Amino acid sequence: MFGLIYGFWKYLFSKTEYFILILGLDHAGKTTLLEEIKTKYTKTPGLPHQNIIPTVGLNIARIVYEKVKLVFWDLGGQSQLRSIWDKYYADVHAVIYVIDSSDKERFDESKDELEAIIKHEKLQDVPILLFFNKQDLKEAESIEFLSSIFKSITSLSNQAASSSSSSTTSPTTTTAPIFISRSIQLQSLVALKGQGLEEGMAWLVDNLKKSSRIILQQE
Ligand SMILES: Nc1nc2c(ncn2[C@@H]2O[C@H](COP(=O)(O)OP(=O)(O)OP(=O)(O)O)[C@@H](O)[C@H]2O)c(=O)[nH]1
Ligand SMILES: [Mg+2]
Repeated sequence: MFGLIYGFWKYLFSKTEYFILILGLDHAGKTTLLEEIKTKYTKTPGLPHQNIIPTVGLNIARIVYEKVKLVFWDLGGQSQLRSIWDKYYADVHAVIYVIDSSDKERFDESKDELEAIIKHEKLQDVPILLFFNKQDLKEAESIEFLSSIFKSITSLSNQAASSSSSSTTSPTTTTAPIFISRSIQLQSLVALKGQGLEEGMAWLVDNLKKSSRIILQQE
């Protein structure tokens, strides 16, 4: 009980810190993105790209962006590691989902994972930033094409938003979908060079400030 009250007091009176989970299939470029974030927004450069290996545990980056404290958590995307993703869902304010724009054979797999994220009850109010990465590759699909491919998933939020509006009046009896209206942004990215990163960050922070999600940290 004391922990809860202390957590709430800390939330109210300390400078807010936002937690952002970076997800996506293996080889999408999540860790490359994380290291680029460190290079671009901290005084300590991230790892050289050639030294980055597939993630098994958790990589963390802390930055201050326009006076807002951000903590990024980068998890492994290999299929056997995805079962731990949801352990973090209750503790994050936003999700960055990274897609390899050149990996055509796995667009469906990536869409399935994104759909599970969008529908997850613990993530129903968090902004989601979709980074279509590796736009420097000649095999990469265009943003227009990728937007149409992923539209069936990203439009889920809007569909659910209309049916969930009735649930606000009788929340205990609703059979409406568990996912509700949220902000989703589609952004092209070249994580290797940081191209598109600034645009994504600006959108993310703007939406984090608008977000009403409160996460109480017990100590
Ligand atoms: N051409 C190109 N390659 C990239 C880009 N971003 C990442 N890569 C490459 O993609 C490969 C995978 O990158 P990682 O950052 O390790 O991918 P990951 O999503 O963290 O993978 P897991 O940790 O296994 O989940 C590496 O060879 C990167 O150099 C990019 O913008 N362009
Ligand atoms: Mg990784």
